[in-house]
Amino acid sequence: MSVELDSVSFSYGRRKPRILDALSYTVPEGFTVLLGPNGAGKSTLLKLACGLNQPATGAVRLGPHTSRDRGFLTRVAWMPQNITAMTGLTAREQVAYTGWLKGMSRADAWDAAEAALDRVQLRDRAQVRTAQLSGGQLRRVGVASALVHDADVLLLDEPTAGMDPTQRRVFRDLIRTLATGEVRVLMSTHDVADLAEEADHVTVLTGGAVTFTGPTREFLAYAPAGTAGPRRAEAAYTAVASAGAVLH
Ligand SMILES: Nc1ncnc2c1ncn2[C@@H]1O[C@H](COP(=O)(O)OP(=O)(O)OP(=O)(O)O)[C@@H](O)[C@H]1O
Repeated sequence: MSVELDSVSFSYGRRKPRILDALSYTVPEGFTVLLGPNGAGKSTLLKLACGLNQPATGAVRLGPHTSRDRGFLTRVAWMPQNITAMTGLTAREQVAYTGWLKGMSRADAWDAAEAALDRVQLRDRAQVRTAQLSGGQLRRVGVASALVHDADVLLLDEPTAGMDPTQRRVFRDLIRTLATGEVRVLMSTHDVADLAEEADHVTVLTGGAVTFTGPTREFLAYAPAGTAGPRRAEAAYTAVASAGAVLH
Protein backbone atom coordinates (compact mmCIF):
# COMPACT_ATOMS: atom_id res chain seq x y z
CA MET A 1 0.00 0.00 0.00
CA SER A 2 1.16 3.49 -0.74
CA VAL A 3 0.32 7.01 0.31
CA GLU A 4 -1.65 8.75 -2.42
CA LEU A 5 -2.29 12.47 -2.66
CA ASP A 6 -5.41 12.95 -4.71
CA SER A 7 -5.85 16.45 -6.12
CA VAL A 8 -4.56 18.02 -2.93
CA SER A 9 -4.54 21.77 -2.36
CA PHE A 10 -3.02 23.41 0.67
CA SER A 11 -2.13 26.82 2.07
CA TYR A 12 -0.87 27.82 5.51
CA GLY A 13 -3.93 29.96 6.28
CA ARG A 14 -6.99 31.32 4.52
CA ARG A 15 -5.37 34.42 3.12
CA LYS A 16 -2.05 32.75 2.44
CA PRO A 17 -0.96 31.62 -1.06
CA ARG A 18 -1.57 28.05 -2.14
CA ILE A 19 1.60 26.05 -1.74
CA LEU A 20 0.15 22.98 -3.47
CA ASP A 21 -2.66 23.27 -5.98
CA ALA A 22 -4.59 20.17 -7.07
CA LEU A 23 -1.48 18.02 -6.71
CA SER A 24 -1.83 14.30 -7.36
CA TYR A 25 1.07 12.06 -6.43
CA THR A 26 1.63 8.49 -5.23
CA VAL A 27 4.74 7.59 -3.25
CA PRO A 28 6.55 5.14 -5.59
CA GLU A 29 7.82 1.68 -4.60
CA GLY A 30 11.20 1.31 -2.95
CA PHE A 31 13.40 4.30 -2.20
CA THR A 32 12.51 7.67 -3.71
CA VAL A 33 14.37 10.93 -3.31
CA LEU A 34 12.35 14.12 -3.37
CA LEU A 35 14.31 16.99 -4.87
CA GLY A 36 13.48 20.63 -5.44
CA PRO A 37 14.71 24.15 -4.74
CA ASN A 38 14.22 25.91 -1.38
CA GLY A 39 10.57 26.73 -0.88
CA ALA A 40 9.33 24.32 -3.57
CA GLY A 41 6.97 22.69 -1.06
CA LYS A 42 8.83 19.45 -0.21
CA SER A 43 8.29 19.72 3.55
CA THR A 44 4.69 20.76 2.96
CA LEU A 45 4.10 17.69 0.77
CA LEU A 46 5.66 15.41 3.41
CA LYS A 47 3.58 16.95 6.21
CA LEU A 48 0.42 16.33 4.21
CA ALA A 49 1.51 12.83 3.25
CA CYS A 50 1.98 11.87 6.92
CA GLY A 51 -1.30 13.36 8.14
CA LEU A 52 0.26 16.13 10.21
CA ASN A 53 -1.44 18.74 8.02
CA GLN A 54 -4.76 18.18 6.29
CA PRO A 55 -5.51 19.32 2.73
CA ALA A 56 -7.94 22.18 2.09
CA THR A 57 -9.34 20.22 -0.85
CA GLY A 58 -8.65 16.72 -2.15
CA ALA A 59 -7.63 13.75 -0.01
CA VAL A 60 -4.60 11.84 1.22
CA ARG A 61 -5.10 8.08 1.38
CA LEU A 62 -3.39 4.84 2.29
CA GLY A 63 -5.51 1.94 1.04
CA PRO A 64 -8.89 2.29 2.75
CA HIS A 65 -7.71 4.97 5.18
CA THR A 66 -7.62 8.73 4.81
CA SER A 67 -5.02 10.84 6.59
CA ARG A 68 -7.58 11.64 9.31
CA ASP A 69 -7.85 7.96 10.42
CA ARG A 70 -5.86 6.32 13.19
CA GLY A 71 -5.22 3.40 10.80
CA PHE A 72 -3.40 5.78 8.48
CA LEU A 73 -1.29 7.40 11.19
CA THR A 74 0.02 4.10 12.55
CA ARG A 75 1.20 2.97 9.09
CA VAL A 76 2.97 6.14 8.07
CA ALA A 77 6.10 7.51 9.75
CA TRP A 78 7.45 11.02 9.36
CA MET A 79 10.77 12.45 10.35
CA PRO A 80 10.64 16.26 10.57
CA GLN A 81 13.39 18.53 9.32
CA ASN A 82 14.08 19.78 12.84
CA ILE A 83 14.25 17.14 15.55
CA THR A 84 13.45 18.41 19.02
CA ALA A 85 15.20 17.00 22.06
CA MET A 86 12.43 16.23 24.55
CA THR A 87 13.33 17.71 27.92
CA GLY A 88 14.73 15.14 30.33
CA LEU A 89 14.30 12.11 28.04
CA THR A 90 17.10 9.78 27.05
CA ALA A 91 17.50 8.71 23.42
CA ARG A 92 15.80 5.39 24.12
CA GLU A 93 12.94 7.04 26.01
CA GLN A 94 12.37 9.57 23.24
CA VAL A 95 12.25 6.89 20.54
CA ALA A 96 10.01 4.64 22.71
CA TYR A 97 7.69 7.58 23.32
CA THR A 98 7.14 7.95 19.56
CA GLY A 99 6.30 4.22 19.35
CA TRP A 100 3.83 4.59 22.20
CA LEU A 101 2.20 7.62 20.53
CA LYS A 102 1.78 5.48 17.43
CA GLY A 103 -0.18 2.88 19.41
CA MET A 104 2.46 0.38 20.60
CA SER A 105 2.33 -0.97 24.15
CA ARG A 106 4.93 0.49 26.52
CA ALA A 107 6.86 -2.79 26.61
CA ASP A 108 6.87 -3.21 22.81
CA ALA A 109 7.85 0.42 22.29
CA TRP A 110 10.71 0.06 24.80
CA ASP A 111 12.10 -3.04 23.03
CA ALA A 112 11.57 -1.59 19.57
CA ALA A 113 13.35 1.62 20.60
CA GLU A 114 16.50 -0.32 21.43
CA ALA A 115 16.38 -2.14 18.07
CA ALA A 116 15.75 1.12 16.18
CA LEU A 117 18.69 2.86 17.89
CA ASP A 118 20.82 -0.12 16.98
CA ARG A 119 19.89 0.27 13.31
CA VAL A 120 21.08 3.87 13.29
CA GLN A 121 24.23 2.91 15.22
CA LEU A 122 23.27 4.85 18.32
CA ARG A 123 22.90 2.02 20.80
CA ASP A 124 25.85 3.29 22.85
CA ARG A 125 24.05 6.65 23.31
CA ALA A 126 20.71 5.10 24.29
CA GLN A 127 20.99 6.24 27.92
CA VAL A 128 22.16 9.77 27.10
CA ARG A 129 19.64 12.61 27.36
CA THR A 130 18.76 13.79 23.86
CA ALA A 131 19.46 17.41 24.88
CA GLN A 132 23.12 16.38 25.24
CA LEU A 133 23.48 14.77 21.81
CA SER A 134 25.20 16.39 18.84
CA GLY A 135 23.06 17.67 15.97
CA GLY A 136 23.91 14.64 13.81
CA GLN A 137 23.20 12.22 16.65
CA LEU A 138 19.86 13.90 17.29
CA ARG A 139 18.94 13.42 13.63
CA ARG A 140 19.70 9.74 14.04
CA VAL A 141 17.31 9.71 17.01
CA GLY A 142 14.79 11.19 14.57
CA VAL A 143 15.43 8.40 12.07
CA ALA A 144 15.11 5.78 14.84
CA SER A 145 11.80 7.37 15.89
CA ALA A 146 10.55 7.00 12.32
CA LEU A 147 11.62 3.34 12.26
CA VAL A 148 10.30 2.32 15.67
CA HIS A 149 6.77 1.31 14.74
CA ASP A 150 7.35 -0.60 11.51
CA ALA A 151 5.44 1.76 9.23
CA ASP A 152 4.64 0.88 5.60
CA VAL A 153 5.69 4.31 4.36
CA LEU A 154 8.58 6.34 5.76
CA LEU A 155 8.65 10.06 4.98
CA LEU A 156 11.99 11.61 5.86
CA ASP A 157 12.60 15.35 5.63
CA GLU A 158 16.30 15.98 4.94
CA PRO A 159 17.47 13.24 7.30
CA THR A 160 21.13 13.48 6.29
CA ALA A 161 21.52 17.21 6.95
CA GLY A 162 24.24 17.61 9.56
CA MET A 163 25.47 14.02 9.33
CA ASP A 164 29.17 13.46 8.76
CA PRO A 165 30.20 11.57 5.57
CA THR A 166 30.58 8.25 7.39
CA GLN A 167 27.12 8.50 8.93
CA ARG A 168 25.65 9.54 5.58
CA ARG A 169 27.03 6.33 4.09
CA VAL A 170 25.68 4.25 6.98
CA PHE A 171 22.35 5.96 6.52
CA ARG A 172 22.27 5.29 2.77
CA ASP A 173 22.94 1.61 3.40
CA LEU A 174 20.21 1.55 6.03
CA ILE A 175 17.67 3.08 3.66
CA ARG A 176 18.54 0.46 1.06
CA THR A 177 17.76 -2.33 3.53
CA LEU A 178 14.56 -0.61 4.67
CA ALA A 179 13.07 0.17 1.30
CA THR A 180 12.42 -3.41 0.34
CA GLY A 181 9.28 -5.49 0.00
CA GLU A 182 6.28 -3.51 1.10
CA VAL A 183 8.12 -0.62 2.73
CA ARG A 184 8.39 2.62 0.77
CA VAL A 185 10.72 5.45 1.66
CA LEU A 186 10.30 9.02 0.40
CA MET A 187 13.12 11.30 1.44
CA SER A 188 13.65 14.97 0.71
CA THR A 189 17.24 16.08 0.28
CA HIS A 190 19.49 18.72 -1.19
CA ASP A 191 22.21 16.12 -1.27
CA VAL A 192 21.64 15.37 -4.96
CA ALA A 193 25.06 14.01 -5.83
CA ASP A 194 25.19 11.74 -2.79
CA LEU A 195 21.74 10.27 -2.86
CA ALA A 196 19.95 10.47 -6.19
CA GLU A 197 21.99 7.67 -7.77
CA GLU A 198 21.18 5.41 -4.83
CA ALA A 199 17.45 5.77 -5.24
CA ASP A 200 14.99 3.63 -7.20
CA HIS A 201 12.93 6.68 -8.12
CA VAL A 202 13.37 10.43 -8.23
CA THR A 203 10.63 13.04 -7.80
CA VAL A 204 11.29 16.71 -8.49
CA LEU A 205 8.99 19.32 -7.01
CA THR A 206 9.17 22.84 -8.44
CA GLY A 207 6.85 25.63 -7.31
CA GLY A 208 4.49 23.16 -5.63
CA ALA A 209 4.13 20.97 -8.75
CA VAL A 210 5.69 17.59 -9.50
CA THR A 211 7.71 18.36 -12.62
CA PHE A 212 9.34 14.94 -12.81
CA THR A 213 8.73 11.59 -11.23
CA GLY A 214 10.11 8.35 -12.53
CA PRO A 215 12.82 5.69 -12.26
CA THR A 216 16.29 6.99 -11.44
CA ARG A 217 17.72 5.89 -14.80
CA GLU A 218 15.11 8.04 -16.62
CA PHE A 219 16.03 10.96 -14.38
CA LEU A 220 19.76 10.52 -15.00
CA ALA A 221 19.13 10.46 -18.75
CA TYR A 222 18.42 14.21 -18.52
CA ALA A 223 22.09 14.84 -17.78
CA PRO A 224 23.88 16.13 -20.87
CA ALA A 225 25.73 13.36 -22.73
CA GLY A 226 29.24 12.82 -21.48
CA THR A 227 28.63 14.12 -17.93
CA ALA A 228 31.02 12.26 -15.66
CA GLY A 229 29.67 9.71 -13.13
CA PRO A 230 29.50 11.63 -9.83
CA ARG A 231 28.22 14.80 -11.55
CA ARG A 232 25.45 13.05 -13.47
CA ALA A 233 22.73 13.40 -10.82
CA GLU A 234 23.46 17.11 -10.28
CA ALA A 235 23.48 17.75 -14.02
CA ALA A 236 20.19 15.86 -14.45
CA TYR A 237 18.65 17.82 -11.59
CA THR A 238 19.74 21.14 -13.10
CA ALA A 239 18.28 20.13 -16.46
CA VAL A 240 14.96 18.97 -14.97
CA ALA A 241 14.59 21.89 -12.53
CA SER A 242 15.33 24.51 -15.17
CA ALA A 243 13.07 22.94 -17.83
CA GLY A 244 10.09 24.60 -16.12
CA ALA A 245 7.77 22.05 -17.70
CA VAL A 246 6.23 18.82 -16.52
CA LEU A 247 8.48 16.05 -17.78
CA HIS A 248 6.85 12.89 -16.46
N1 LIG B 1 4.30 27.30 8.74
C1 LIG B 1 4.29 28.03 7.63
N2 LIG B 1 3.53 29.15 7.54
C2 LIG B 1 3.49 29.88 6.40
N3 LIG B 1 4.17 29.56 5.28
C3 LIG B 1 4.93 28.47 5.31
C4 LIG B 1 5.04 27.64 6.48
N4 LIG B 1 5.87 26.61 6.20
C5 LIG B 1 6.27 26.79 4.92
N5 LIG B 1 5.71 27.89 4.40
C6 LIG B 1 5.89 28.38 3.02
O1 LIG B 1 5.54 27.33 2.13
C7 LIG B 1 6.41 27.31 1.00
C8 LIG B 1 6.99 25.90 0.87
O2 LIG B 1 7.81 25.64 2.01
P1 LIG B 1 8.43 24.20 2.29
O3 LIG B 1 9.09 24.28 3.61
O4 LIG B 1 7.37 23.18 2.08
O5 LIG B 1 9.50 24.10 1.10
P2 LIG B 1 10.75 23.12 0.94
O6 LIG B 1 10.75 22.69 -0.49
O7 LIG B 1 10.70 22.05 1.97
O8 LIG B 1 11.97 24.10 1.22
P3 LIG B 1 13.46 23.80 1.79
O9 LIG B 1 14.20 23.08 0.72
O10 LIG B 1 13.99 25.19 2.00
O11 LIG B 1 13.32 23.04 3.07
C9 LIG B 1 7.46 28.39 1.24
O12 LIG B 1 7.05 29.54 0.51
C10 LIG B 1 7.36 28.66 2.72
O13 LIG B 1 7.67 30.01 3.01
